[in-house]
Amino acid sequence: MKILSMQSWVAFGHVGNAAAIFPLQRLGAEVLAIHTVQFSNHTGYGDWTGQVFTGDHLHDLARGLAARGALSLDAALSGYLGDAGVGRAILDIVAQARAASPAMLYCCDPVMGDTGRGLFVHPDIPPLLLDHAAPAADIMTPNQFELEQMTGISCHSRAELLRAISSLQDRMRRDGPRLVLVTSVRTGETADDTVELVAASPEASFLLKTPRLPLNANGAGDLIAALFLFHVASGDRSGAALRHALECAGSATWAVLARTASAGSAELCLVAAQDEIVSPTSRYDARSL
Ligand SMILES: Nc1ncnc2c1ncn2[C@@H]1O[C@H](COP(=O)(O)OP(=O)(O)O)[C@@H](O)[C@H]1O
Ligand SMILES: Cc1ncc(COP(=O)(O)O)c(C=O)c1O
Repeated sequence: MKILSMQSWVAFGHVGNAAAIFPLQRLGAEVLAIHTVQFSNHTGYGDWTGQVFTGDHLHDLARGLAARGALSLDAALSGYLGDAGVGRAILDIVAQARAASPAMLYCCDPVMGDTGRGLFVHPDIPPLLLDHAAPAADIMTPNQFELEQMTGISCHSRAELLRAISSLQDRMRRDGPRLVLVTSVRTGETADDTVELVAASPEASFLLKTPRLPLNANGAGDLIAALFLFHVASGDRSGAALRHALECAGSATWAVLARTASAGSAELCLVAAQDEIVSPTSRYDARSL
C-alpha cells in the first residue's frame, strides 16, 4: 500500500509525520512524506526552533514526485495545516494524485483545536477545512470539539453526535465512502474513567470504549488518524471492515498510550511499543450504535 502523508515534522519526539510515518511503515505501508514544517519539537513545549514551509515548497516537491510517477497512490493523509497557503497546496496535490489514481482515499484530520484549549489555528483554517478540504475528503477524523465547530451542533448526547456526523458527511466527497472517526468523544453518556471513539459511514456507526489513561499525549490524534486510514484502506468497504478498522486503530493507539503512561514519557513511546501497533495485546471491541 502506498500512502502520502503531508504533516508537520519534528526532529525530536512524535507528532504529525513523526507520529504517522513509522507506524504506517511498521504496518507494511510504503510511505511518501511531505513535511509542512520542520521544527525541533512540538509546539506544546512552548518554545521551538525551525521553519514553516510554504505552499510553493509543497508544490515543488509534488512536481518532483509527479516526474517520478510517484503520485499513483492508495491513500493520502493530511493533518495540521499551518497556514491557508499550505492547506491549498495540499488540496491541489490531493487532486493531482486523485487524477492519477481515482480509487485513492483521502483522509483529512481537520486539526483546529480541542476542548479546554479552544481554537488554536489561524482564522483562515476552519473555513478552508469545511469548504474545501471536506468536499475532497473520503475520511475525516475530527475530535469532538472539531466536529462541533464544523457543524455548529453541540454533542451533549450520542444522538446529537450522530446528527453532527451526518451533517459533516453531507459536506464530504459525494463519490467517496464518507467515513468519519470522532476522537475524544464525551457526551452525557460517557463515564469519567472511559474514553470513547465513534466511527461512522452513512450506513452504519460503531462505538469503541477504552479506559482513560493518566496522561495528556501530544500526537495521539495524528497516530490514530494514520492507523484508521491504513486499516480502512486495507479492508473492503463493508460495515464489518469499518468496525474492524476502528478496533485496530483504537486498540493500538490505547496500547501505545498505556506504554507511554507507564514509562512516564512526555513523548509517545512509538518505537518501544512498535509491536503493539501491529498486534495490540489488549483488544477492545466496538459495538453498533
Ligand atoms: N488519556 C487518554 N486515555 C486513553 N486514550 C486516550 C487518551 N488521550 C488520547 N487517547 C486516545 O487517542 C485518541 C486521540 O486523541 P485526541 O486527544 O482526541 O487527539 P487530538 O490530538 O486529535 O485531539 C482518543 O480518542 C483516544 O482514543
Ligand atoms: C507542530 C505541531 N505541534 C504539536 C502538535 C500536536 O498536536 P496535539 O497536541 O493536538 O496532538 C502537532 C500536531 O500535528 C504539530 O504539528
